[in-house]
Amino acid sequence: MTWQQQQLPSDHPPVNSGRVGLLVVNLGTPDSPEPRDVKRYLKEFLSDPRVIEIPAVIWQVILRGIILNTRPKKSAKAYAKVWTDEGSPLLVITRDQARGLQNRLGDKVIVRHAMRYGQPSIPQELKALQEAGCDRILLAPLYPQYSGATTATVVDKAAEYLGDTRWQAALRTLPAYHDDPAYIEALEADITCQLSALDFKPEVLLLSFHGMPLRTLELGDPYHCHCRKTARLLAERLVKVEGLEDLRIETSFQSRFGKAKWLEPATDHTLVAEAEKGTRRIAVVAPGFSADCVETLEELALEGRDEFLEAGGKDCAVLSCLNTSEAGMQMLETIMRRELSGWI
Ligand SMILES: C=CC1=C(C)c2cc3[nH]c(cc4nc(cc5[nH]c(cc1n2)c(C)c5CCC(=O)O)C(CCC(=O)O)=C4C)c(C)c3C=C
Ligand SMILES: [Fe+2]
Ligand SMILES: [Fe+2]
Repeated sequence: MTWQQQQLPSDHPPVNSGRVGLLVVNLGTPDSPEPRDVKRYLKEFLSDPRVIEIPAVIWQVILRGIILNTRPKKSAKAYAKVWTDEGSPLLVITRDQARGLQNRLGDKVIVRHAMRYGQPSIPQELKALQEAGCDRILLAPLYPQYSGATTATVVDKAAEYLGDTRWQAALRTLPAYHDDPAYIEALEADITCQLSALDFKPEVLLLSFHGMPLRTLELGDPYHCHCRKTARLLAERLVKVEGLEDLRIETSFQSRFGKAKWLEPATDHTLVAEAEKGTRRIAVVAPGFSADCVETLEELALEGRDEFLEAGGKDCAVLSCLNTSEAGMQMLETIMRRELSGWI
């Protein structure tokens, strides 16, 4: 047989097809709100050394011996309260963001979505893009603020897939967009619109970001600085909006996990402290989450709201994340087009 007669193997990517792929990625979620699925998800997530920075020989004993015997039941209850007919809110919204981007970007790009932990996985979706003929792929972790525990783990997982791939696609990664004018403008527009639809006028707007262990800041992770910059840029714009001049804007960090010291102030403590010092009407928004999820829909909108009201507050509204809102999708289209420039 001459070399011209050699057949390509059936799993060989299409040759020179020159298509461009976009993979949008978010954190991940269990397959169902059942404790066994939540346990499997938490085991994968919390075994990532980027997420829990304790030597594995020590952490795995704590994780398997304590955390995975207690947390899944508690978390499953929280997931059950927010689960939808279509599945986990985080997965459904991320899927819809990918579909929206596909419509906006047209057939020059193939858009898919993946979850860093759970399904659909990053390797499976990168493979699907290559099989569809993409030899250039933009990997887009949908985290406006960079952190080692989120953005970097997405790139790690993609690199794992590339390590197993003979003919790699060229890969670009979406940088953090915490101070991107398109992101700040989208937040301003969406928050202003949601505030104007409320049946009360909040005295305080609380910007609640996901927390991180304080030690990550000391080790040089830019996450805290990114959150603070987003908060400053957003607040500077919101106070210039007609009708919002008197709004007091505060920042806090939610979803504390484990015994170590986390970034402060904590959202739950802040909600109680605000009510106790006389704030009666508050609105809360989570600008660091690109999609609503258990942390916003349960921890903020159910638990956090109750805590504020029980401490003496009168009205509390938890606003939606950008999700698939017009402002949010316009922003995603703008930043993706910019990162795809030269490719499409
Ligand atoms: C937005 C950025 C996020 C950062 C930063 C982050 C850090 C971080 N998270 C945990 C532990 C948990 N997070 C959980 C859920 C969760 N976290 C994020 C985002 C960030 N996490 C999202 C979008 C979600 C929601 C997932 C969903 O299915 O809806 C959970 C699971 C829920 C629970 O049991 O409370 C845990 C646990 C750590 C330890 C950490 C930084 C080190
Ligand atoms: Fe988290
Ligand atoms: Fe939580």
